[in-house]
Order: sequence, then C-alpha cells, then structure tokens
Amino acid sequence: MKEILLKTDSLSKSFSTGGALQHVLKNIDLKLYKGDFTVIMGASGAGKSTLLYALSGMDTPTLGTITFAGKEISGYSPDRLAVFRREHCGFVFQQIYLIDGMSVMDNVLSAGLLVNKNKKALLERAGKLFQEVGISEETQKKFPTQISGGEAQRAGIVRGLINNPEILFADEPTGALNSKTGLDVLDTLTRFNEQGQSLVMVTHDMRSARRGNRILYLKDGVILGECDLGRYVSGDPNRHQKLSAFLEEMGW
Ligand SMILES: Nc1ncnc2c1ncn2[C@@H]1O[C@H](COP(=O)(O)OP(=O)(O)OP(=O)(O)O)[C@@H](O)[C@H]1O
Repeated sequence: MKEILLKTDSLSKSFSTGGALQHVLKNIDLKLYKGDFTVIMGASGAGKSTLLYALSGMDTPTLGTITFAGKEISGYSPDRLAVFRREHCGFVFQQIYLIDGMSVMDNVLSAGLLVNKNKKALLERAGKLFQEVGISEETQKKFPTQISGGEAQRAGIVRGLINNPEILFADEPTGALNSKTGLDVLDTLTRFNEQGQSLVMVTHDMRSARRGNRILYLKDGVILGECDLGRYVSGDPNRHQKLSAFLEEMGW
C-alpha cells in the first residue's frame, strides 16, 4: 500500500478582486503518495498554480484542511508555515530566481543553511547533487549570469533538493527553456524520482506530463479526473497514447 504524504479535505481557495469573490479551488479532496511523480494539468486559469501553492504551504487555503508530513498545516501562522516549507518542501519554478551576487554553490548553501547549520554535511550533499545533475565544480563557482538557462535550472533543482524535502514542487520547470535543455531538466527530475524523490509538477506540456506516473486534471477549480500512467519508460508509444486519450476525454 502506498504511503500518503499529503491529504486535503474540502480544500477551497477564493480571491477577492475588485469587490467580487472568485472561487478558484472548490472543495478539493486529494491524497498525494510517497514516491509518486504527480502531474497537475488543466487549461490556463484552471487553478493549477493556486493548488500547487496551497499544497506546498506557499499560500493558505480559504477553507478546508491540508495534512502534510503528519501535520495539519492549514492553520499555521505565516512564520510557522515558512519554517515548515523550508524543512519539508523543495521548489523549482519556471523563473529560477538564483541570487545574482552569489556563486551557484553559495546559492545552494544559503538555502541549506536555513535548515542545517552543519556546513560540512551541506557541502557534501550539495557536491553529490551537483554531480548527479551534471554541474561541474568549475560551474559551481560561477555566478548565475555566467551560466546557461539549462545549467541554472539544474542548479535550481539542486537548491530545491538540498534540504531533502518530502516533496519537490515544480511549476512549469521547463517553461523558459529550449527543447534540448528542457529535456535535460526532465531527465534530471525523472532520475531523482526513480531514486525515490516524490514530485508534484504543474505543466501545460505533454512531453513534461508524460514523465509523471499520476496525472490529475483540474478544471474550474475541481479535479475532473486522473490517469494512472505507470512509471516512465522512455520511448513507450502507449504512454503517449494513453495520456492523449485521457486529455481528450477531459476536454483539453
Ligand atoms: N493572488 C491572486 N489574486 C487574485 N486572483 C488570483 C490570484 N492568484 C490567482 N488568481 C486567479 O485564480 C485563477 C487561477 O489562477 P492560476 O494561476 O492558479 O491558474 P493556472 O491554472 O495555473 O493558469 P496558467 O496555466 O495560465 O498558469 C485565475 O483566474 C487567476 O487570475
């Protein structure tokens, strides 16, 4: 039986804009499981990023509860939530947000030092992660403006994983990359998932979505359906067909 990592009960999120209330997430009951590569798809405006932000404690729900790593985080204060996020969640965004005045390695260490003061252990873990994503020691010493977009996103993944998060949350991680570098980033994420890292990724892109084993389809703030794709196997045409058929059924 799969271990539940995160559970929501009647999760709802509304925004008030110009006096009108917009209900973006509507009573979502969802379970996320350890070791899964969960993908959230849906049309623009369906609420995908809002859901990702709520699940990861980057935003708070309007109503409902979120239980993550055995703790009900939905009632946490912003400060407590910030500490929880650092310790339990990793993030990879379309825009990478590496800090310009710091080397690539220092960007990763500064994220690590917020949780773990043991610099030697952090250096060791960072070194191992950089090796796994194919970033050399020379590149680790460079500044963000001196590296390519693909290298920056792979460094972003190292930063996201430095604190050994229960879940790595990714919001369109290949959205700003060209086809080849995007593929490298997807291969990197897939490899970490194969090693047991749980992932939740929002994407519009079928090539990215194919990497997941569980695809959730969000429409107008509700999960309309889900598809079990099984573990990723490179070049499997059935996988693409299964995903296409599911998305067609969902009205994508
Ligand atoms: N902070 C906010 N304040 C007001 N409205 C918001 C806020 N964040 C999101 N929304 C609204 O919620 C809706 C869903 O936005 P969200 O970014 O979650 O959609 P999405 O499915 O991720 O879309 P896309 O694929 O275009 O990124 C949109 O109508 C958006 O305008």
